[in-house]
Amino acid sequence: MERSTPPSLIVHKTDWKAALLLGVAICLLALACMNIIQRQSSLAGLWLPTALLIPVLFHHHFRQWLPLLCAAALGIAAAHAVMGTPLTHYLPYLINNLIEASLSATLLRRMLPAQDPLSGLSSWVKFLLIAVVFCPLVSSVIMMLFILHIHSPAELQSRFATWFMSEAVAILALTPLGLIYQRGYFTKNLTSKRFFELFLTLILTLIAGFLALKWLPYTFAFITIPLLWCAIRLPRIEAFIIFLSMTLMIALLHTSGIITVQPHTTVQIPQGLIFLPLLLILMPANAMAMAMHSLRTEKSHITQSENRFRNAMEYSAIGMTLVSPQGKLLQVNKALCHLLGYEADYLTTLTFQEITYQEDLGKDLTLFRQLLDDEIQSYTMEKRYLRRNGEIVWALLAVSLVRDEDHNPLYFISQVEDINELKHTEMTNKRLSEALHEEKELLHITLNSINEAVISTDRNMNITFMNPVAEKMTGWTEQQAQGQPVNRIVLISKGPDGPMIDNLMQFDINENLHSSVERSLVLHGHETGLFDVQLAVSPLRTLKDEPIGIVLVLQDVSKSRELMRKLSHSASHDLLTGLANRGSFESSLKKALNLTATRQQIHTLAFIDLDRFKAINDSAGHAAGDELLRQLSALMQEHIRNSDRLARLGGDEFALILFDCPMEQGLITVQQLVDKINAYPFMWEGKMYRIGASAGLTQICNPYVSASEFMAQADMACYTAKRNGRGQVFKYEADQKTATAHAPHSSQPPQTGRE
Ligand SMILES: Nc1nc2c(ncn2[C@@H]2O[C@H](COP(=O)(O)OP(=O)(O)OP(=O)(O)O)[C@@H](O)[C@H]2O)c(=O)[nH]1
Repeated sequence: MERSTPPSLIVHKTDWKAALLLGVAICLLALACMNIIQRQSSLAGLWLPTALLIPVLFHHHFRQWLPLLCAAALGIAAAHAVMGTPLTHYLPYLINNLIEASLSATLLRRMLPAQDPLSGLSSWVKFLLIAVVFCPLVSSVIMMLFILHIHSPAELQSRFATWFMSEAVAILALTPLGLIYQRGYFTKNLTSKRFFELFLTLILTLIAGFLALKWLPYTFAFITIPLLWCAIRLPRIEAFIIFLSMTLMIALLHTSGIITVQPHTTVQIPQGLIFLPLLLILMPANAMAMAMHSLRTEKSHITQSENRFRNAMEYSAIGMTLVSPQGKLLQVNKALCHLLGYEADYLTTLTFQEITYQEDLGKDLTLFRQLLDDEIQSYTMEKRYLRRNGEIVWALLAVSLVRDEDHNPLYFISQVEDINELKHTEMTNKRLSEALHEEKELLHITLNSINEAVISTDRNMNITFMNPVAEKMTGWTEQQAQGQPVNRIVLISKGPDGPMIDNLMQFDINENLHSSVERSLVLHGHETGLFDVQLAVSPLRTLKDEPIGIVLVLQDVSKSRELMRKLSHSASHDLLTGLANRGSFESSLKKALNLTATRQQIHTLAFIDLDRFKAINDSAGHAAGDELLRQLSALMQEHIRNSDRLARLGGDEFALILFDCPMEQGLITVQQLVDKINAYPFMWEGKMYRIGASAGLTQICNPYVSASEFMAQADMACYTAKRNGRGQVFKYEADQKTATAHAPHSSQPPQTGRE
C-alpha cells in the first residue's frame, strides 16, 4: 500500500522529547499493570506498554524507532527495577514486547493509511487481525520458546493464554486511541460543554458497568449496552476513551476483588482467559464506533457535497437549472432568473419547452431524447430563449443527466450561459468581415489594375505583397518574393550606374524629385532590364502608430524621362549640327573658369568663323550650306579630345574650349582644325566646293577675368584673323589688347567656289 506520511508526522531529527515521554509513560503503565493486576501469576493480566508503543512507532518514521524502542525498553526496565524483578527474569519478556510492537507497527504501516489509519470498518478489521490477533499470537509463541524448559505443560498453556489475552485486550483497548489521535485534537474539538458531556457519559457508563458487574446477571451482556450506546452517540475518539476507561475499571475491580469476571457457572475458566469477556465486549463496541464513524463521515461528505453543489448553483454566474425528465424546471438559480427575466417561483412552474425559442426547440428536444435514451452522455448547443418581456436571448446550453443506482433518469443538470452579446458581436464581426473582404477584393482589383508597382513589407522589411506591375518590373513573382528582404528584390540605384539605395525606409523622396535626369532613380529588374522609376515610400502603421512595415510605390517613368532627356538635349544643343549651343557653351566656359580657380588649370578658348560661307548658300543653296555646316562640325569634333567642348554659336560661327591646354598646344590644335577646313572638299550635287575658316584664340589662366571678357578676346582675335586675309589663326595679346597671327603651317586658304 502506498503510504503518504502526513506533514505533522514527518520527523527529521531524533525526537528526544517524544522518546523521554514515551519512556516515562511506559514505565508508569508497566508499574500500574504489574502493581494493580499482577496477583496469582508472574504475568500481568493486562499489559498496556506494548499497546502504547505500537501507535507511537506507527506515527514515527523507521529512522526514529531506535531511540523510541530504547526509551520503551528503559521504561519497562525501570518499572521492573522498582518492583525488584531480576534482569534475567524479565529481559526475554521485554525483548518480546519490543519485537511484538515493532512487528505490529510495521504491518500496520504497510496496511493502513498514515493520515487516518482507522477510517472505517475495513481498516479496523485489518487492525484487529494484525494487532489484536496475529502479533499477540506471534509474541505468545516467542514467549513460549523462552520458557519451554522451565514450566510444566499445564502452566505453559496457562501462560500462553495469559500472555495472549493481556496483550490482545490491552491493544484493543488502548491502541486504536493512539492510532487515531492527532495532535491538538482535544484543544480543537473538546469545548468545555463537550468535555462536560464526555465526562458525564464516562461516569454514567462506568457506573452502569459497575452496577451490571456487581448485581446484574449475564454481566457482560449488560455492560455491552452502555458501551454500544457510547459507540453510537460519541465521536470515535471519545468512544474509545470510554472503552479504555471501562477496560481499566473492570480490570481494577476484578483484581481488587470487588467484582469477579468469573461467570457464575460450574466451569472454572482458566486464569489466562479471565479477560476473554472483556475482549468480546470491546470488539462489538469498537466495531460499532467505527461503523458510526464511517456513517458520520459519509453523511458529512454528502452534506458538504450538497452544500457545495447548492452554493455552486446559487452563486454561479452562469444560469443553472435542474430539469425533470419531462422537461419541468425543478430548481433554478439567480443567474438564470436574471437571464430570462422571471421570478424563481414562476420559472419553476414552466417547462424548458415553454421558454425555448420555437426554431431551436426541435434540435434541443432531439438531443434531450438522445440523452434520455443513453445514446449520448451530455450535449451542448447554442439556442435562443424567450425572456418574459418577449425578447430573444442567445445562450450556450450544456446538459447532463443524473441517474439513480438502477440507471433510471432522475433529473437533468442544465447550464445556461449568456452569449447574447457574444452572438451579436459575432454577427457584427461577420458583417464587418464581409465588408472587409469586399474592401480587400476592391483593393486587390485596384492594385492589380493600376500602372504603378505596389510592394508592401512587414515590420522586418520582408515582402508581403506585390501587384502584377511590380512582378513585371522586378522580374519576381509575388510567390517568389514573399518573405524575401525587400532590398534583395527591389534594387534601385541613383542613375543607371550610380550607387544603390541600401535603405529604402530612409529614402528621401524630395531628393529624388530634385535630382537631375542622369541621377534619377533606376530600378534594376531581375532579367527585365532597367526602368526609370519614381519612388514613393510610405510607412504602414497600426492605429496605435506602431510601425508594421512599408509600402513602396514605383512608377515607371522611362518614357517621360526619355522625353525630358531629349528636351534637355535640345535645350543645350544646336539642332542642325548636334553640337553644344551658345547657352551650353557658356556653362562649359564657367566650368573652365572654376577649374582655373580651383586647380590652376590653363585652358584655350577659340573662336572659329567660316570664310565666305555665304557664297555656298548663294551658289548651292541653303540646304547645301546646312549640310556643309553638319560635315564641318563632325570634322572638327573628330579632331579634338572628348574632354574638349565644341559649340556652334550661330550661323557659321563656332567656339571651342580646349580644357587644360596651354596656348602653344591650343594654337597647334586650332591651326590643324583650320587647315582641315581649308582643305575640306565639300561635294554637293556632283560638284565640289571649298571654303575656309578663320580662328581667334585666347588663354584662360586668370580666374578673376569674366567669361564674357574671354569671349570678347577670342572674338577680337578671330576678327583680326578675318581682317588679315582669312584662313588664319590669331591669338589674343592681353597687354596690347590686340591679336597676333599664328604662323600657319599649311597653304593659303582656298578661294571659295566650285572647282
Ligand atoms: N545654310 C545656312 N546658312 C546660314 C545659316 N545661318 C546663317 N547662314 C548664312 O551664313 C551667312 C553668314 O554670313 P557671313 O559670315 O557674312 O558670310 P561669309 O560669306 O562667311 O563672310 P565672311 O565671314 O566675311 O567670309 C549668311 O548668309 C547667313 O544667311 C544656317 O543655318 N544655314
